[in-house]
Amino acid sequence: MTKHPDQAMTQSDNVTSPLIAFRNVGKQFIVKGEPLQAVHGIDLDVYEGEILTLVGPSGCGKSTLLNMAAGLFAPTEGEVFYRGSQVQPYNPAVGYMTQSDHLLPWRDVIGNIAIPLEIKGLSKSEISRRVEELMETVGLGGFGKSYPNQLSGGMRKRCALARLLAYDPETLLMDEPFAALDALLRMRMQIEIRDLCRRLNKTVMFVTHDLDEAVAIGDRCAVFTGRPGSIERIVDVPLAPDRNILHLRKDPDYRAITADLWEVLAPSIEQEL
Ligand SMILES: Nc1ncnc2c1ncn2[C@@H]1O[C@H](COP(=O)(O)OP(=O)(O)OP(=O)(O)O)[C@@H](O)[C@H]1O
Repeated sequence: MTKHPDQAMTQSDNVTSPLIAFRNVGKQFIVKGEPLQAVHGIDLDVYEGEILTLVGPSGCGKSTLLNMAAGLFAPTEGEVFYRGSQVQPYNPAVGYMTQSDHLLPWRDVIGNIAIPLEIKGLSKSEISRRVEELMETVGLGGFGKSYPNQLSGGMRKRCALARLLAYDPETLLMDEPFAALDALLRMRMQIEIRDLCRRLNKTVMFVTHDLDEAVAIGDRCAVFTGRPGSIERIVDVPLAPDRNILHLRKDPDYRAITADLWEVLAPSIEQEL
């Protein structure tokens, strides 16, 4: 398997193989007795430590790919590998984050973040130490006793993220996690997620409808065609790893990449009109 050029320069040889590999993957669902081909012919490598964004029209199968990486269901054609082994139900190396945060309303922030640690059976003192650490990591220090209905949208996201990190998954599957946030908060969360994933060396597959978001946070971006979904193009995002997302709109490289990607996406969107 080939070496991703960016990582060839920055990381050691143990990343020469992709962490997640989709090989000629297709998925057909049966809906009301009729076959529905969600995706077909997907060949995609995801490398350790990168943020790969997936963008494309509604219903083109972006979430379906995440579900197959998680082992929630198997492909009907081709294979999905994780660290060289076929993905089994379920893949314990990944954590999932969706638009909805699924916080338990009757538990405060500490109680919500503690759930995976309780399931793991850690001692009370260890749970308390880890929860404190995680709250600091996501910027929720001091809000441990707050309940979900007392938190802002961004704080709820941070709490859900801390709970996800408590599982310590090496890969984060993020399905439009910031779609419901207003533009400014969304940008803050983009900055934080990029920073966090780089610090913790997480690998991320990040689904979004928002091309600007896909370029702002991605190291690479896979653009899908309409259903049945296939990958039209995978582009490198050659912006600085420590890019300042707040100032990207003035960056000519950023503008050129997003303009280019719009051209790739436009035919699928025109088909939908
Ligand atoms: N479990 C399922 N059972 C039946 N059909 C499904 C299932 N999951 C997805 N589909 C269908 O597969 C197609 C692709 O769905 P998917 O959710 O992967 O697309 P998407 O690109 O993530 O869409 P969106 O951007 O709107 O969230 C859709 O037509 C959807 O209805």
